[in-house]
Amino acid sequence: MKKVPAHILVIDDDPDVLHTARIVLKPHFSNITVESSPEQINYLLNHNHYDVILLDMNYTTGATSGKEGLFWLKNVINKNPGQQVIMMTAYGDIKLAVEAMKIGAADFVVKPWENEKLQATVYAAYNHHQSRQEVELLKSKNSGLTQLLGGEEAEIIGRSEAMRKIFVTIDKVAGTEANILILGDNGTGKEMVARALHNKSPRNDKVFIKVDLGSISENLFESELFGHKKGAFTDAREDRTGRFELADQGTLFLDEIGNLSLPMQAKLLTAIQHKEIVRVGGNESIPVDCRIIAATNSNLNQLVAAGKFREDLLYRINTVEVHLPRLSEREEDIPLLAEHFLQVYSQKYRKNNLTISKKALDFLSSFSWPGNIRELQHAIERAVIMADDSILQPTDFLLNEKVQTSGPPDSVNMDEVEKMTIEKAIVKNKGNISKAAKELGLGRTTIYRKMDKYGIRY
Ligand SMILES: Nc1ncnc2c1ncn2[C@@H]1O[C@H](COP(=O)(O)OP(=O)(O)OP(=O)(O)O)[C@@H](O)[C@H]1O
Repeated sequence: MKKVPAHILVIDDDPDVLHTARIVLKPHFSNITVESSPEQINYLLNHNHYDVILLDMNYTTGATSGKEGLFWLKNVINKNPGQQVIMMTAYGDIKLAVEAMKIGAADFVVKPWENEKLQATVYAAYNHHQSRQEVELLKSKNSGLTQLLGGEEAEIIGRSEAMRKIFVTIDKVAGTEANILILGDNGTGKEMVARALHNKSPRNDKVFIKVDLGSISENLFESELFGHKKGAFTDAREDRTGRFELADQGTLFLDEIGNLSLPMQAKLLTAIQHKEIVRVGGNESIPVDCRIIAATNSNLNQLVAAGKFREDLLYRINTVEVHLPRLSEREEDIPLLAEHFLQVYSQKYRKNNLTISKKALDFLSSFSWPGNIRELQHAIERAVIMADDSILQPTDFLLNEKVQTSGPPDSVNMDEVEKMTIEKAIVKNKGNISKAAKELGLGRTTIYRKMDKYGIRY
């Protein structure tokens, strides 16, 4: 019979017990160490790993209280929590056994033991130890994967009234199981908020799975979300787990939910309603427990009114709604975000000591940022890469196509920059002031006021 690759330590003051234990265990376990003095325990534990320890209850001649055994047991468990220890006593005292188990002993054998019973007890303790180690390994792999999938937690920057309200909402709802709908234009930070909700929820040690519903084709939708069985369709060469199953116990982030066709909406609704899915080509229902966070830049109420979005699905996903304002509506966050991205990119591109001039910050704050924070982020990244000087000026941010066509003048002031930006937008929109205003994120009155100020005539 093949020996189990385990190291067993037997501690007893009786040499006969040690001798017999060695003979009984040797045929089954690869490595047996015997020791007559419990005082050696710490030394032995410091220098070796033992899968199982057999520990006698009494050491002083005539002692029967088991106190010494319990003392050494505590010592072992304190030193190596999770260590498998089997207590041995000649007296079969149940009370002592219970006490030892409470302290953390794995099991108990009564001397004189039956050989098979001793082997079986050691074997069971060894197996238990192995499975615990496997569980720990899987746990650590899982948490590593979770971190990888969740990405590093980035700080949401903002001090505007609008952002403060959003921080309060995140804190209020993150810990609940409520489904959340995040609304906002492109680049306003919807995914960031979704991740923050997950990271602050009790599910934060489980996965955050994102599905970009805007980019999934109709025929791959079901397989992507619910998985498939091997052979379910031509390309299904093996079983595949869908996003719902992957997100089980965690959070499923359904991005661009406004882009789903009605048939896909129906399938999604069924899965959310019943909290179970059926893999394509399968016939068994698989329960899934995931918290749903959805996001869109569409106006879902309008889509519902137009018959393009199911009202019942909207009610399933919008228990709480979070509205992210455009960047132009939270102007006071712009300098903060600009400084934040400057830090990030100066580090990334190893350009230390870069600063943004007051004029440039004012310019950035007055810009409309149709692409919102993502656009600002890219503008700063670009400026950092291109910077020749250590102080970034408004001209460093003029690499934008709207104003780049004729190239920026060598030296400009803020008003010139704004004038040029408006002119370019009007030219680009073939003189349509409303369209130019919209592109710049300005109201019609504001654009006319600015045109008047700069003497722009059309
Ligand atoms: N408040 C913020 N603080 C710091 N960075 C932010 C903030 N909001 C957004 N960002 C950054 O801006 C970029 C766009 O954010 P995000 O992807 O969350 O936006 P989104 O609304 O989901 O965009 P889309 O609708 O295009 O998918 C990301 O790089 C994100 O890290």
